[in-house]
Amino acid sequence: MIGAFVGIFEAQFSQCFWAHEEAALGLWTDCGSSLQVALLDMNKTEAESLMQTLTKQYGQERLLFLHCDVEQEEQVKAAFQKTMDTFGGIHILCNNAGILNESTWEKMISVNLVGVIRATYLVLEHMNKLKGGQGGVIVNTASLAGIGPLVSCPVYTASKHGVVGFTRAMSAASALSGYGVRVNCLCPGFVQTGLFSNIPARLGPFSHLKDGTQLLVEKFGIVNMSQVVEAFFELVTDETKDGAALLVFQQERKYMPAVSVTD
Ligand SMILES: NC(=O)C1=CN([C@@H]2O[C@H](COP(=O)(O)OP(=O)(O)OC[C@H]3O[C@@H](n4cnc5c(N)ncnc54)[C@H](O)[C@@H]3O)[C@@H](O)[C@H]2O)C=CC1
Ligand SMILES: CC/C=C\C[C@H](O)/C=C/C=C\C=C\C=C\C(=O)[C@@H](O)C/C=C\CCC(=O)O
Repeated sequence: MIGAFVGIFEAQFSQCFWAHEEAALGLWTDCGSSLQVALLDMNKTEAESLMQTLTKQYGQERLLFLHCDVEQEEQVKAAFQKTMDTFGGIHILCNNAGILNESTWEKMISVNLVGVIRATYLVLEHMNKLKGGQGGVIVNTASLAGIGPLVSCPVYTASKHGVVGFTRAMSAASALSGYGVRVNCLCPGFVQTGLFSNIPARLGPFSHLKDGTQLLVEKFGIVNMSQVVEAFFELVTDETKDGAALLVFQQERKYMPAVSVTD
């Protein structure tokens, strides 16, 4: 899991990650008897305290913490290799690292979109059945802003639309090529995390549109982290889901079909 130390997916561990262990392990024949998780993130400060909590709870042998910046190809490559060497395989990748800052928009594209593409291509070297892998599933964290416009955040919107488009095309490319790797994406609404705090300061040239964003927050409400976690596991364990974009609202979750231009 990339981008795992704070925010939406930190909750996976304290709330319900291992509740889904059996279903996840049942998907592949070469898995051992327990779920093992590598957490990749660039945030060293948060790593230490999370590491202590999780290793106490689940045991050191099931967890690996690796410093990794998705903007750095060599770091991502090394982190996947270390995961392979430690656990013997990679079956699930969650591309969750993301930032929101309209002032540093090139960096936002680099982390939110290029980072997802980079990690996907690198992990396929290990998962791809044509290269000796066991197949697997990739879940990219996009956003509702990957489906509709978040007007105060045009570049964030572009990065997340990019993630949805990449997911759908990559899923089809993988299936047609026989890689044995499913690719899906999660599109949550607003979630109370660090990324969601202090929003006006992150809107850069569009801070004057903050009231519109606030209206959207009121319209959609806040999604609980555990709802995102449940949606993530649906995409992992439901083998019929490939190329899916799963919208997570406060009251429900639903799939958003891709628009076809050939009908
Ligand atoms: N909070 C929200 O309302 C929503 C967030 N999202 C998406 O969910 C994902 C997670 O966001 P949150 O948990 O809210 O944010 P967060 O800021 O709480 O957590 C983001 C995590 O990504 C890591 N990260 C950031 N840049 C990185 C890099 N270059 N390399 C490696 N790790 C990096 C951070 O260290 C942190 O652990 C993001 O992709 C975000 O766009 C999607 C919909 C709603
Ligand atoms: C402020 C950003 C915080 C978190 C980012 C996160 O990824 C959450 C995004 C959630 C919402 C996305 C909204 C999508 C909106 C639409 O689909 C629009 O079509 C809604 C229609 C009108 C919006 C008019 C307006 O923005 O004023």
